[in-house]
Amino acid sequence: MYQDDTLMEKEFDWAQMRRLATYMKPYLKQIIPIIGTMMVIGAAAKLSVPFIIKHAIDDAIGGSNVALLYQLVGLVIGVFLIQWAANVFRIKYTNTIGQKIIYDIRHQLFSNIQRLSFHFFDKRPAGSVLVRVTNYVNSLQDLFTNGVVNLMIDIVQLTGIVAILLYWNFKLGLAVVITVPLMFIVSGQLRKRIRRAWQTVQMKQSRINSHLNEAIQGIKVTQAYTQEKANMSYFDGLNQDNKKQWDRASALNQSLGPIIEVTGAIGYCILFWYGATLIQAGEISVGLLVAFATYIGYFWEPINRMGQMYAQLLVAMASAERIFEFIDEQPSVKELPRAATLPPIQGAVSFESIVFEYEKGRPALRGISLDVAPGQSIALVGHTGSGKSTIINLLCRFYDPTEGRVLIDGHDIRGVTLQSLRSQVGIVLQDTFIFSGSIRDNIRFGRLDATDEDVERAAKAVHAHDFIMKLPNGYDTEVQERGSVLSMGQRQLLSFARALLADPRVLILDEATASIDTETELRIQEALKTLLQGRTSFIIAHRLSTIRHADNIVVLDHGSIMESGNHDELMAKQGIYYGLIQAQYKFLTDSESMNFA
Ligand SMILES: Nc1ncnc2c1ncn2[C@@H]1O[C@H](COP(=O)(O)OP(=O)(O)OP(=O)(O)O)[C@@H](O)[C@H]1O
Repeated sequence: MYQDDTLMEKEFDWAQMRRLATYMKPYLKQIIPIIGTMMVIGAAAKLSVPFIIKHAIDDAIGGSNVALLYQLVGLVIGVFLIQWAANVFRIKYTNTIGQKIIYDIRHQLFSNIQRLSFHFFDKRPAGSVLVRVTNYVNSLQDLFTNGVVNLMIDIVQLTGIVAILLYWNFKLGLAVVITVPLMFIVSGQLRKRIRRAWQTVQMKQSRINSHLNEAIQGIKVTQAYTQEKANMSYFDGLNQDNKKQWDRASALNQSLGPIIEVTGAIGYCILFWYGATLIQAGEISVGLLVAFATYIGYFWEPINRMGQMYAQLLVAMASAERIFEFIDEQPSVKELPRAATLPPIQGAVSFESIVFEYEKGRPALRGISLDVAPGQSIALVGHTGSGKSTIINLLCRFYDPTEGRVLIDGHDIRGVTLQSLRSQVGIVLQDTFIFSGSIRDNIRFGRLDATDEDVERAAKAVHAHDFIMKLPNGYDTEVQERGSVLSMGQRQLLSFARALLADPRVLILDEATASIDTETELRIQEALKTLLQGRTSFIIAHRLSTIRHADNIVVLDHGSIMESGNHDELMAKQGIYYGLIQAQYKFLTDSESMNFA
């Protein structure tokens, strides 16, 4: 169950709205005055029509003045043209401003998400993060493009109408206007239900999106385990749920219409009954009564829209709250305010009594101390969950240790900028991430200012050049996200080239576990030799060949170092390492004898 699933039952929150309004600030001077002017012109034009009608009935028709009537008809056409032009410009500028604001929000949101630490992503499924960047931001789009401006137009228009009605004839105006609060009282309960129903619809849609994201990312596992049917029925459930909610919300929404119409009709009844009395008493003219009726016609549309707008505002507010939560989220790994730049390093690394907990009370590392000289290669071995990746995570400062310090060339890595640290510590992950783009771009990811020659030199050094040249467009071959058209071994070689290009003094390598053919294995071993030369390296080692050549092998168990030394020393000791190696040999010889049987 995702965090986003909690129902957004919130009261109106001014603080949130004020914060949303600040996004309009940069545009206050340039665009908003134009929109404001257009809005006032449009509203004034619209509200002047009943005036003209009154004049036409009382003076032109009543006084049989045909020339005046023609003039007034011309005037009405002119006023409508003005109103149309004002609306066209207003909509144009409103859309521009709306898009700019949405751009700003997305920009801010993504730039903050990018700098958040691993802790944040550990707790949230990618789908739920995605939904915030797409759905929630989109739901603000309507508010900023039409919502706010429509609301202002409606307020201006309503205030204008009420003022005119009361000014023309206070008693008749009051009798008609009184129906508005009446309508709100009658429909209050229903409005609340409508609001909740739309909020539920939004929640169901987020759930579909989150699930879709997960389902597409895990499609290979689904197909491998032939779980398509089960997956489909789960998705169908979500889809059905969404449809049902939508139908319910829409039905509720429609039931509001008749209430408004009935109230409108009551308003007309009052107007014509009381108006006729006033005409008979000679207090008002027929033209005024018709003008009144026209104004009432204008009345209900903005009121209805404002009701819907309130619901839209609440949804926008709930979305904004979630967006702001991510915008305000601080990375758990923070740079000190006056963090120094880590000078070019030699590559000496020390772990000093490191204790680390991902979750409070469950230590993943329990007092690790390790000194590594520049240029040494360290193999980290141990059972699954023993803490190998955790050591690496701390060295890159993806997390900060709960206790103890990590030093590089004597500098506590908490005191230096993340950029200066990470640019000197390279990491090659087991599941190499290939971005969509060309092979060349993917290698260049290691150092963006590298020339094409640099890229090719790196690829040649790690023996990736040959297979790249065999691809349809060589270095310009486009690969899709995650590089699914490349084999495991090819992806590894690409990531070696990428790391070599970055040329870090300290290199971390999470060796791929996948078994690859002997030729690729040999090529990878050759590539590794080139890559590791002269660098301090930490290798989460799975291959015997890699482990054997390491200067120091660190054997971990349950977050503690159990043994360390080179291959010969540890074999002579006949301890845990000896047991691991024996087990691996036994596994390899067993599988070989099975292969050749
Ligand atoms: N993001 C996380 N949140 C909470 N606990 C975690 C997280 N990552 C790892 N752990 C826990 O920390 C411990 C050490 O995990 P770690 O990933 O360092 O093991 P490992 O030796 O690298 O294992 P493997 O060889 O399977 O990759 C494990 O008990 C694991 O359950």
